[in-house]
Amino acid sequence: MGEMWAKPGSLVAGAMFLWVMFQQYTPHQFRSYIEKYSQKLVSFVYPYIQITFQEFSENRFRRSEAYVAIENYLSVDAPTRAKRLKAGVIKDSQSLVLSMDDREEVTEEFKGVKLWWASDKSPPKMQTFSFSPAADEKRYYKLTFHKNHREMIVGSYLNHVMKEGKAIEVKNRQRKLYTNNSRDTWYGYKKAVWSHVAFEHPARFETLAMEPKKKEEIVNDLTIFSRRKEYYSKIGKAWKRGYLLYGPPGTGKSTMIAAMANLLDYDIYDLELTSVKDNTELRKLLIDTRSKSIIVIEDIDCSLDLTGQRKKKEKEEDEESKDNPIPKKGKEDESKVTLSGLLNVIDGLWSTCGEERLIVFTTNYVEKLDPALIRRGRMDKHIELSYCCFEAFKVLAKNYLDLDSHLLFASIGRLLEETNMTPADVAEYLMPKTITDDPGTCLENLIQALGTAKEEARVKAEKEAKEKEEEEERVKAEKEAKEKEATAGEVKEKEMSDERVTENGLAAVKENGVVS
Ligand SMILES: Nc1ncnc2c1ncn2[C@@H]1O[C@H](COP(=O)(O)OP(=O)(O)OP(=O)(O)O)[C@@H](O)[C@H]1O
Ligand SMILES: [Mg+2]
Repeated sequence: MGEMWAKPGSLVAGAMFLWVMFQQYTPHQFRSYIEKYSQKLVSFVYPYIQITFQEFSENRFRRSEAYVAIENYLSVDAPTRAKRLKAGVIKDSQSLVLSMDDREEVTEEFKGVKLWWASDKSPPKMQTFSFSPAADEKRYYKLTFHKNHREMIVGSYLNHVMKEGKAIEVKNRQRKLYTNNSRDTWYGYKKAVWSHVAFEHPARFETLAMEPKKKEEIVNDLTIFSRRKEYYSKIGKAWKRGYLLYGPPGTGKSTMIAAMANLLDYDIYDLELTSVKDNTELRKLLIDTRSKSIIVIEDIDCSLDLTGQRKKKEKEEDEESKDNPIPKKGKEDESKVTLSGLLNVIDGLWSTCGEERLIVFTTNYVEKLDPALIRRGRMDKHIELSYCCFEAFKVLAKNYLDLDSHLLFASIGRLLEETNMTPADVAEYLMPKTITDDPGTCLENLIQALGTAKEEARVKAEKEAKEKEEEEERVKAEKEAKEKEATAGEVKEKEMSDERVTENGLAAVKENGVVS
């Protein structure tokens, strides 16, 4: 047995020795010449072709679509053919999906042609000891097939893999809610620009409380948008649409975004703009979003200095820092995303790297926003979400109490017209608080709350009117006092000037010795 192994062992050792000598002592030009021809010889003798699909493309930001499609495609048959499998969770966090583990191989037959898929990873460039995989480790799939079938594989087979892979992805898709990571996690082993959780919000347009006509219009707008791929390409416009949702807190802006995602089956990217350092980061984040998604920036007026005061502030601070060379704490962490950077992201070239996308901004103060940000074409549709009207109340009554009508509806309708109560507050009163609460009790609670709100609003309005009156009186009194002061000043001035004239006259008389 020992002898049996001794021979190949010494052969390998000999070959290794020769290879090292060849590399050490052969001149560079000669060596590359030999390598080139030896490769040609190998490809002549070895009749197989290999194609590699890397997980990350050159810029390392985006997972290659081809890699993802192949991963999905292979996940169908891999469980029955590969020996080592990786498990992941999909759809509603309930079902398991198994895919090929690293360094596994499966065989496949397509139209009678045999081919091999292998998953592998390239070793790190730097050999360091670490418990976590190295940052520069690259995963890839390798496809091997006979060179006689090159055209068929490169053409129809790979198209088939991409198409099937994408279809499986859509079928298995667990919708996600993404949020942007801080820059520290953008590189390294667990590099990720966004992190996500499963998106499972129950909001639907049917349960959203607002005027039915307005709601229908929005639903139609969204549905038409999602079916207009060809139309957008025909008119030469990127397939995206901007929505501005504005209104007081608790009127359903965030709820509507969830309903939009559920209606269209989209992912949500909740972009926290204050943690984005600059415009470059913003672009990178955008590149890494996928199609069929909603990019949301909540409270846009708070996320960004939109009034153009940023420059002024920076100027002031620069001048301040000249006097005081110690940098202010936290200044480095400040977001430097500018209005123009954001506008570029919305409608510039960057927004076209991806399709079927909604961009949604929300704000409580629409009047604070820069008109450039919300002009049509950027924010195509402006939707106001307002205080609860009677129509909206009826939706909430149906949702919360399963009521279509009730004797108390009429008085609630009247009170809602006279008060400003948000749907969030109305919903809170409609929710039964104890097991014994029946719909009637809940409606009475709401009427009471509306009554209180109406009284409070009356008292507030009276107080404000009184304050306004007092302020006006104060201003009037101040004005009068000023005018009085001015008149008194004028009189005094006149007296003084008269005195001067008299004195001058007397002096002249004295000098000339004339007495009249
Ligand atoms: N129009 C609505 N229809 C149904 N429910 C609503 C509506 N508006 C508010 N609600 C209820 O009130 C809660 C708060 O609403 P939501 O978070 O959507 O308000 P918002 O407008 O986003 O407020 P903010 O401006 O403070 O972010 C929701 O959980 C929802 O249950
Ligand atoms: Mg909100």
